[in-house]
Order: sequence, then C-alpha cells, then structure tokens
Amino acid sequence: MLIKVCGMRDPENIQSLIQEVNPDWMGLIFYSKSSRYVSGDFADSIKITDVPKVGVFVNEPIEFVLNKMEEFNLSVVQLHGEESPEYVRELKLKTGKKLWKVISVGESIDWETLRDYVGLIEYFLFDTATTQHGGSGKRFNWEVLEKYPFEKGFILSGGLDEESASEILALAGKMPQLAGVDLNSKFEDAPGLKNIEKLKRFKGKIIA
Ligand SMILES: O=C(O)c1ccccc1NCC(=O)[C@H](O)[C@H](O)COP(=O)(O)O
Repeated sequence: MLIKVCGMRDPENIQSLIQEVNPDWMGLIFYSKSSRYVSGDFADSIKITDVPKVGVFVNEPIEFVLNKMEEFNLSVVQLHGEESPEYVRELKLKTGKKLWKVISVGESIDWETLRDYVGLIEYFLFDTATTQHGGSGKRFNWEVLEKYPFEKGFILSGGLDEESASEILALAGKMPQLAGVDLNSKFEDAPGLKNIEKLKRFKGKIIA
C-alpha cells in the first residue's frame, strides 16, 4: 500500500516526515484558497527534498502548472478540479509527467464520465466532494467504489485517519486496484503541519 502525505509546506516538518515516515509521495497544494497553500517562498528548500513531490492544482491554466513543476521539481501533477480529458491530454503532451485525476465523490459516480481519462493518467484519486475542492476531513461512502469498472489503479482519499487502517486493508482485499492512500487533515496539528507520530502509527498498521 503506497502512502501520500498531502498538504506539506513547513521545511522542518518536511524533514521529519522524510526521515521518520518516508512516504511514497508528499503533496504540495497550489490552490490559493487552501489553508495549506504553498507559496513561492518555500520553493528553494522544498525543491531539493528527497521525496517524490505531487503538486495539487484546481482548474489552473496549463502554464501555471508548468511553472510550478519547474519551480518545485514536481514528479506528479494531481488535478483536483473539473479538468477535462482534453486538458489532461494537453498537459501530458507538454510535460510527459505522471498525472492523477481527482474524482470528487458524492452519492454516486457516473463511471462512463471517467473512461476518457483512463489512458492518460497514472491513477484516479477518489476524494470526498466539497465546495472547498479538498481537505474536507470527511469520508465518502466507500460502497460507491464497489462498482468501479476499470483496471486502472486508484488512490483512496478523504478524511482518512488512524482508525481507518483496518477498513482500508479490508477494501484492498476486495479491490486490487486500490494502490494507495492519501493522508491529510486528520494527521495535522495545524493546517500544513503534520503530526509525525500519528503518521508513523498509521504506517505501522497499514504496511505489513
Ligand atoms: O487540503 C486542502 O486544503 C485542499 C484544498 C483544495 C484542493 C485540494 C486539497 N487537498 C488535496 C488532497 O489531496 C487532500 O489530501 C484530500 O483532499 C483529502 O484531504 P482530507 O479530507 O483532509 O484527508
């Protein structure tokens, strides 16, 4: 089970995360309305950190994404808005990097609307629908995923906490497409500041 820790920005907290948790990815949020927004002030120290970095974007112009990829040395782009398959195709052509498409989950999902993304992305990321786009701290009803019709891997997100570990493992037992989890607000002491002990405990439960 792969682990992404999202909403990082504090250089000391990032160093502790890398040394003590060693996640598969660290997420940086480039959505200016988020309380976890990463400004350019942090770029020099974050750019050189030794962990794959996922940039989180909400309906941004492609040029903005390209600039942040360069500025922060991003390995993955997570598209957290209403970006169309055409937008994703263009971004893929221009960057050649791995792209994740977020699907905001409410009561149900119209799976056909996801089909055009399948050949373009590395993973879908399923997150709880919210007017703030992300970071709600709320779980969606995972039963919605039971009819997931693709082989494409996905990342589970939305309000995951320490107590979610056993249910995540049970879901992974039923769904081999579940490649990883995305951890955020339930592991924070303050927006953008993660509790390293909580993350370590969670990792201990989820990684055999
Ligand atoms: O976390 C935010 O503030 C945020 C705001 C706007 C768009 C995306 C955002 N977060 C991106 C993520 O991938 C989060 O980890 C995901 O939404 C889950 O967050 P949480 O429900 O707090 O676990």
